[in-house]
Amino acid sequence: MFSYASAELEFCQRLPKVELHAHLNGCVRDGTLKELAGQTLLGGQPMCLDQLVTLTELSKSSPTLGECFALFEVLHQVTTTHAAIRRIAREALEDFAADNVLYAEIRTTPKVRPEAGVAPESYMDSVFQGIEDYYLASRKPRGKDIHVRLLLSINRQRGVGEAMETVRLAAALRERGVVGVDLTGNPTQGEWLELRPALDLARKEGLKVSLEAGEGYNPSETQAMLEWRPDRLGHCCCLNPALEQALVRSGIPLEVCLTSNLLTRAVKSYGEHRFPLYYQSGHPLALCTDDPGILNTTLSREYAIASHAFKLTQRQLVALALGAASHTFLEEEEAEELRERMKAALPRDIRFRLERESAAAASAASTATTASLAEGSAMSEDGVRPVRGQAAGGGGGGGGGGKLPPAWRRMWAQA
Ligand SMILES: CNc1ncnc2c1ncn2[C@@H]1O[C@H](COP(=O)(O)O)[C@@H](O)[C@H]1O
Repeated sequence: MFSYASAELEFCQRLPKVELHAHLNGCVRDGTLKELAGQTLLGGQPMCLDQLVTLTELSKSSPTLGECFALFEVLHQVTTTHAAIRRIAREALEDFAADNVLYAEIRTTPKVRPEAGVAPESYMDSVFQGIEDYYLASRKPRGKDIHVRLLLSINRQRGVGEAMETVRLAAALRERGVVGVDLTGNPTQGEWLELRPALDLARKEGLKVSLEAGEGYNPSETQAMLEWRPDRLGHCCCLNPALEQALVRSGIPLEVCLTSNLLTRAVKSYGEHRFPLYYQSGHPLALCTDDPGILNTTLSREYAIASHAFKLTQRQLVALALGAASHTFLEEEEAEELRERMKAALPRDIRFRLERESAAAASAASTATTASLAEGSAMSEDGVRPVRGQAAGGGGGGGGGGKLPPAWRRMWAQA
C-alpha cells in the first residue's frame, strides 16, 4: 500500500478543502455497512458479511473493474432503505466536516426499490433529511461549517429512460441544493450516444454536468465527451497522448481520484498517473476521494498521497486546495463567498510562513531580474518566472520544485 509521512498527512488535514467527486453510497462507513448488513435479510436469510469486503480488502486480490462494480451491487442491497440512506448522508457530512472539508458536492443515484417502498423522490428526501440531521447536531459555527450541494448520478448501465427521469428530478430539486448531474457507473457498460439526449436535456435545463471519462481506455468515447464540453470531468486517467493534449486545450476542470484510480487498476502505479502532466500544464484540477468509505481514504489522505507521489511543496498543496474552490458548480456569488471562507480558514502559521517565503522569493527574483536583464535575457509577463532556465524552482507535480502554474500563482497572490 502507498505510504506518505505522517507530517504530510497532518499538514493536509489542517488545510481547508473542497470535495467535488464523492459518491454517497461510496462514503458509507465500514462499521455502518456491517451493522446494516446484520439487519438485512436476503431471501429470508441474514446477509452474509463475507460479501461485504471493502474494496481495500478486495484490492489485495487485484480486482477487475467489473469486480469493483459488483461490490456496489452488494452494497446497495443494504444501503437503500430510507433509514439507511438518511444515516449515510448524515455520517458522510460528519466525516467530511471532521476532515476540514468546507464544501462538498456529493453525488448519488436516485434508487427505485419497491420492496422497501423507495422511489427516486423518497430516496432524495432521505438524503435531504440526513443533511438536516447533520446540521441539527453540528456544533460548528455556521460560517465555519461544511456547505453541501448535490449532483444526481446517471448510471450509464441503466439506459436513457432512467437517465431522462434523473435529469427531470435534478431540475425539480434545484431549490433544495441539487446543482447538476453526473454520468457515472461501470465505464465498460452503456453507450455515450444513447445517453447523450439526457445530458443535452440537463444542459438545456441549466444544470451543470460532470462526466466520468477515461476511467477505462475508450478513446472514441472520451473524444466525444470532450467535444460535448461538460462543465467538469472525472478521472481521465486512461487517455492516449492526443486526448491528453485535447483535455489540456479544453481547460475543463478535472476531478482527480488517486486512490480510486490505483485500486480499480485504472493506473498501475502513481508513477504512471497523469496528474503531473496536467499539473505542469496548469490545468484546473481538484483532488477528490470518489468513495472514501469503501476505499478507506479521506480527502486529506488524497492530498498527502499527491504530496508524496508527485513531490508537491506545501505552497503547492495550499494552492491546490484553495484552487479547487474555483471549480465548484456554485453560482458566482456563492463561489466567491466560498473562496473567502477558504482563505479565512487557512491556519495563520501556514499563511505567515508562505508569505515570508514569498517575500524572500520576490526579493531573490528581483536580484535575479537585475542580473538577467544585465545579461539581456527575456522575462515572462509576470516578471517572476524566467523564460529560460529554472531559477524559480523545478517542475510542478512531477519534478518536485516550488514553481506554481500561473493561474494558481494568481490565486495565491489574491489569497
Ligand atoms: C470507482 N470509480 C467509480 N467510477 C464510476 N462510478 C462509480 C465509481 N465509484 C462509485 N461509482 C458509482 O456510484 C455508485 C454508488 O453511489 P450511489 O449509489 O450513486 O450513491 C455506484 O453504484 C457507481 O454507479
